[in-house]
Amino acid sequence: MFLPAPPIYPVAGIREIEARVMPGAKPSLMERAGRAAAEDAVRLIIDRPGPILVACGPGNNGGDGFVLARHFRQAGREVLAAFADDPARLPPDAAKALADFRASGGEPVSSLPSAPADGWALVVDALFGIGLGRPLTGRHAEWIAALSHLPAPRLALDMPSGLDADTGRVLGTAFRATNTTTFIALKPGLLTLDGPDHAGDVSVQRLDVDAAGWLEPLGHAVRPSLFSTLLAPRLRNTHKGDYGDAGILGGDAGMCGAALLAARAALWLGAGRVYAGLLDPHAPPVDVARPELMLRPAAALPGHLSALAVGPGLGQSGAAAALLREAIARDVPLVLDADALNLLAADPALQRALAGRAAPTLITPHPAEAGRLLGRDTAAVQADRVAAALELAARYRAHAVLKGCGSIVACTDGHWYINGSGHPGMASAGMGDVLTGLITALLAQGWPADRALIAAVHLHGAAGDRLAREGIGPVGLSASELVDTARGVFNGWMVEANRSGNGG
Ligand SMILES: NC(=O)C1=CN([C@@H]2O[C@H](COP(=O)(O)OP(=O)(O)OC[C@H]3O[C@@H](n4cnc5c(N)ncnc54)[C@H](O)[C@@H]3O)[C@@H](O)[C@H]2O)[C@@H](O)CC1
Ligand SMILES: [K+]
Repeated sequence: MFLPAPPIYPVAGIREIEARVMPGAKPSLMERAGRAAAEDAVRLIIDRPGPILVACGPGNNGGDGFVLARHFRQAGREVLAAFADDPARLPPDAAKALADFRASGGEPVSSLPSAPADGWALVVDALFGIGLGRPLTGRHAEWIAALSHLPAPRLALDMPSGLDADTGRVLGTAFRATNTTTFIALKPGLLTLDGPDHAGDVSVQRLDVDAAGWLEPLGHAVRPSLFSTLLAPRLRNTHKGDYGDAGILGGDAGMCGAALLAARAALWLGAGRVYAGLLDPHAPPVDVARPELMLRPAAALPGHLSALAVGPGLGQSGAAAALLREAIARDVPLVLDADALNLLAADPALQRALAGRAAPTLITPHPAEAGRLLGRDTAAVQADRVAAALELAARYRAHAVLKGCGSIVACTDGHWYINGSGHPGMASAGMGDVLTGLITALLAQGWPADRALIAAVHLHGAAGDRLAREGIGPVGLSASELVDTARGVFNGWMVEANRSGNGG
């Protein structure tokens, strides 16, 4: 069974949901949050004797920490709560949580205690959550730096302190958690940019709040359930024409490999026929290792294609620009990658032509390409990846994936998705070409464009994850190796979908 794709809300959405639930709720959300986090914490300290350190901050996140500390005290566990902010300025719920902690016999200390001889059983970061409003400095930053290096399970409540919940940016410095218990729903900052490196394993505690019932989510974490109805078994009475003709356009001098990688990925993911149009006049006439591919001069791709990708190894020559212009004019699902994106970014006429297309367009920029497409630098794109991806989708009327840690898929209808599969070993040459081929294969087989993009992005990472589990990567994983494994993962999904009745 594929699990449902969990909703993701930015801080404004979480606040809106909280505001609807809070009045008079019993137990209070803070009580539920502290208790739920304590339940997660128990799992982390099985077989770990010793005291628990809870660092509490000046807002409601600190209150969650006091609730957790009280639960452990009441369970007979030794707990030290560190709190050096002004108790008089705590918000009401947090002040009550501190009072309850005191009533249970606890008393916070105002400096970070040194670790006991046998170390802490658990370190809990309850300094800042979604209320973080500026970079951490001074004592807060010092505490976070010290806590991040303690050799124990390190649990962050709601967010690792210092990590911006909307963007995954580190504001000053951020806690490095081994685990994060986040409340009500996922936040984008846990899943993209610096989020995954700081949050560790994320557990969502919904606190009996039906978030999606209160506020329809626009964001989701990617799970195969988002596309499982498309993983239908093939009918027996079919032929290759039923699985589409995929075209890959690129491969100028010195870069034929990029186009071949994309073409191979398209073939391996089930496109009926795959044509590679290569710009290099000295390109080989056949891919000897994959003779099923049909290699052509770039201008000689067949007129009828079910899906076309332009970009792998395309270069930015005049010929490349002319071919791109023709491709945009074709009434076919179109994937633009690499230098196709750079050419597009530099040419307002191409942009206008793209905006006028009736067939779907998909774009696959990495952050630097996205920056060129949006007319800003890479850092500005990375500062808010979800916003940048949505802006790309709106501006280019294209489904867009902004690649990188926690790839963002933004669709033209305003929905967005964050992908969690994949690993840093996939930051290597040719990986983007393979992704383009995977997307093109699904488009050629008739998948709706948004689902093709979501599925291919997830598959790409999942294949990398499977290889890494087998010791092929993360270090040294090559794009060619990903192609075979993506096929295996995809067929596994089809089996799973049809076993569990999810397939269409
Ligand atoms: N609102 C609610 O009802 C609930 C909130 N919950 C918890 O409350 C958190 C949000 O609480 P808050 O809105 O109080 O926010 P936080 O507790 O995240 O922090 C806000 C406080 O930190 C200060 N602050 C922000 N950035 C700072 C910086 N860089 N340096 C120093 N001080 C800084 C603010 O002035 C404010 O006092 C959530 O993340 C979650 O942990 C949960 O208990 C669930 C229910
Ligand atoms: K925290």
